Amino acid sequence: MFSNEIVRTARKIYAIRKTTMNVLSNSHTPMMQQYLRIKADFPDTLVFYRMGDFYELFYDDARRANQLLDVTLTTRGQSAGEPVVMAGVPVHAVENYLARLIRLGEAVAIAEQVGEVGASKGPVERKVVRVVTPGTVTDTELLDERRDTRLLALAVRGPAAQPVYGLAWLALASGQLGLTECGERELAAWLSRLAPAEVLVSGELHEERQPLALRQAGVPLTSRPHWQFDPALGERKLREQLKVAHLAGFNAQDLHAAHAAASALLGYAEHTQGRALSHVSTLTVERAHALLELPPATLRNLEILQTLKGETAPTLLSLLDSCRTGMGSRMLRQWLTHPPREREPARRRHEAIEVLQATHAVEPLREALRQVSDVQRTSARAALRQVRPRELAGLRETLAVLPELRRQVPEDGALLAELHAALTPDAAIAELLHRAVAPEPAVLLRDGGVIAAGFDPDLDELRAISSNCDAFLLEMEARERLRTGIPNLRVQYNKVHGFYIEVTTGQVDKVPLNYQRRQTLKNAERYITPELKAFEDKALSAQERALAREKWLWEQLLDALQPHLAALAELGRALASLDVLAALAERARTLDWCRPDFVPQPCIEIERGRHPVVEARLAESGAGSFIPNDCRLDAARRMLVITGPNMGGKSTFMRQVALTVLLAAIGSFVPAARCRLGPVDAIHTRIGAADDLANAQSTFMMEMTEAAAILHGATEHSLVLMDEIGRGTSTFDGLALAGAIASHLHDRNRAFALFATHYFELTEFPATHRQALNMHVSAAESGDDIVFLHAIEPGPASRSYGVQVARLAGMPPAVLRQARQTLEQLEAQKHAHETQIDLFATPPEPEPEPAPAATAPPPDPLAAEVLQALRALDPDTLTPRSALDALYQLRALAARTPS
Ligand SMILES: Nc1ncnc2c1ncn2[C@@H]1O[C@H](COP(=O)(O)OP(=O)(O)OP(=O)(O)O)[C@@H](O)[C@H]1O
Repeated sequence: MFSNEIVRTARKIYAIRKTTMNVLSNSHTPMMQQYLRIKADFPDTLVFYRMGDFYELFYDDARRANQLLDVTLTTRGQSAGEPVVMAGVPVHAVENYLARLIRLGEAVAIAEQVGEVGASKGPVERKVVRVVTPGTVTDTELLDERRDTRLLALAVRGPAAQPVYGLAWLALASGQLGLTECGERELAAWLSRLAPAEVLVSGELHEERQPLALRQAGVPLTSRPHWQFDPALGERKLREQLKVAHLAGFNAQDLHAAHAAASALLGYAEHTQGRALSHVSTLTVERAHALLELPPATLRNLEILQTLKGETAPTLLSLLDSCRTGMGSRMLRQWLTHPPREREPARRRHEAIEVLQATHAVEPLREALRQVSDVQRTSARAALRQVRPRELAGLRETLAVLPELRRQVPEDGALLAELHAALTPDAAIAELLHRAVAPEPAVLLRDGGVIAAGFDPDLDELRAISSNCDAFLLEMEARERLRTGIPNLRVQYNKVHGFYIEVTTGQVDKVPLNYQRRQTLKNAERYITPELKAFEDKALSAQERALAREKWLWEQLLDALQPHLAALAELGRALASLDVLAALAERARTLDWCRPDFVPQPCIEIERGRHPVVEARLAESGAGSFIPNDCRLDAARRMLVITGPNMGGKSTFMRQVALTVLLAAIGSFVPAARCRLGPVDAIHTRIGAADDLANAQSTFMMEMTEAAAILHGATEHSLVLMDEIGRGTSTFDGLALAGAIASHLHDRNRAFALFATHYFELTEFPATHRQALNMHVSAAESGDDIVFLHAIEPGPASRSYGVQVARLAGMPPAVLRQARQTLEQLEAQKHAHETQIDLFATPPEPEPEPAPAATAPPPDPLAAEVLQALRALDPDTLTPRSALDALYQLRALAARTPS
């Protein structure tokens, strides 16, 4: 396993050595030497090298930029005897290019000019001041306001057959750090739940041991050296980061695989930011059994965060998200993807929603929240010293509205009382920001006008000199006109030429002797006098000094904020929670939802339940109203076999039950007239047809893989939706599999299951399975027409309506006629040959596995590695790189072979 790692490292060392030799051999120009030195530190990253108003990319980076960004590739001059291939992006548009590269999964190192021009011989000193990668962006322009951007590190421990994955993640822009561990089966769920923008993996996970879930997630992977995934180093880094002597306080002491991931995560985040992460001060440890399991298929099929087509609306999130702040939207997404299994947190939220509604606090609170800025991101960016003047002004405004906002929060109920208490403004910070930051500061610090007047006497004095400028110019102009007798003489200033006296060409003979010519224009001459020059020096240097003073004061201000940032992050969390609760209260009122009850006994009882998104769509389009339906599942009735015509509403019904269970678990009210829920540990879904071409999985294979995962994972507290299982293969195969799967779910898993099917034969299932019940969606027929009533009723459907639905879809009449005729023949044939097959018989016991031969030699690990390396030499797939890899590996193995 290590051999490849060694070969890779050796190759990198070789590349760096080559670059260094090139630099040292002086064959490159001094500037290219400087560039190559920087590039050697960032071999896998695009380097943006600042040259005046452009960031330039050279050689391979330039070619890559040309492909990715469509920027023009050029060559300029020569270095080391070769033309220099380059491409550039203008500085003023850099954010735009960065955003595009980040979306493509690229990382960019930005090398700025840090030295004084002409301060030393050779090129101006340049340094990488920040590295922007998909998972570590913190720039407001590059972030989605309503969504966290997470960096995840993944480490693996244990044997290949039973790996333990350690996950550590960080939302750098808000400072949230988390850890968990899981097995192979849960990894996909974690990846879809966390939706990282970038995943750090060690070399071995990048190649040989890359789990399928990681491949399917399609996230940019960044390979880090194996040694950076060190559990002991990670444990130490975490303790240092959180400033604690032991991780037990966070219940994180035993997560060794996650410590290994945290070691790489924190190292990388610090490396890209070029500083310590002072705003990361708390840790969330997620334990899989504490959360309601939501496999990726469930998130996808229920269209919770995005539609099946990948759009952001209409989804459950888009319907719920009426939050007033980005912080609220981000937290709502977090609640939806991390529903707790324990009922107490949801109960507290239900109570809060009820109080907000009863006290009519919802609207005033939401109005006040409109004035709240993104406190979480502002405090994180202040810690990283990237905060912009207007963000601090926003923070100041937020702190100013806090007392009013606090008044709107009722103190009834545990959660609201807690949030009310958390809204205490930090008076010292509010006062400091009020005094220090200008009422309407400039966008960028470098433009000046950021520090408030009256905050610093030195700054005020410097500013007075520049602002007295206008008065001085007017006064001098009047004086000089009088002295020279030139009535249209003007004393002016421009950025390029500084101060000057302008005299039209016809008047130049009146110009006094002490006027020195500065510039000749078409119709005028421009002059300077010793007096004007002296003023110019004073004014310009005052401006520069004022700017420098502002920069210094800004840094002081950021220093002063540092001790308060943890409290500000806490305040951000409280504001986000309030925003979500107020949004959920508003939604519950507007959409007429009810508070669900939690009970200890197993049950899912929903009266007059609706599908929230379908209902909203119907209301919006005016296409009719939603027909509510009941669902009753309990210990004695665990499975509903649902039949009925296509388009009847089977899928809608099943999904609405699952969405109701999820909404209740996150603490929201639910779209029903009444709802009682027992414990639920997972929502599994097997719905719809999709194939995964990238991973060579056919539709049927996907269907069976997902169904198998459900049968392995579902417990008696799980809710399982099975929609038309078995339809991806021949009728007999499909029917046989559907029957066997239903039996397994009923007898072994004993899960709560909604089983929709078009196999009519399955309506026999409840006759032999006591906890199953037939239900059907109703439809009315009139002649050849069918009307969907969308009501779920007891009993099996009387027949299928495929041909009628095809007619509604506009099928040509000839096809319909032929189909009808064939259908009649098939049905007649079926009745003639009917034999009794027990679809749901108890499966035979498996045949005993043959005992392994006692004489089989124990596997030789070295031989296995040799075989693997030889297999890589397959002439059909061989590339120069894979050949080199395999040869290196064989050589390393040969060195380890005793003979
Ligand atoms: N309870 C309802 N009230 C009103 N309209 C409904 C209801 N249920 C479903 N519909 C409408 O019927 C359409 C089809 O519903 P759905 O996809 O659930 O049918 P289905 O029985 O699962 O069909 P198929 O068997 O073809 O998958 C929905 O898109 C929705 O517009």
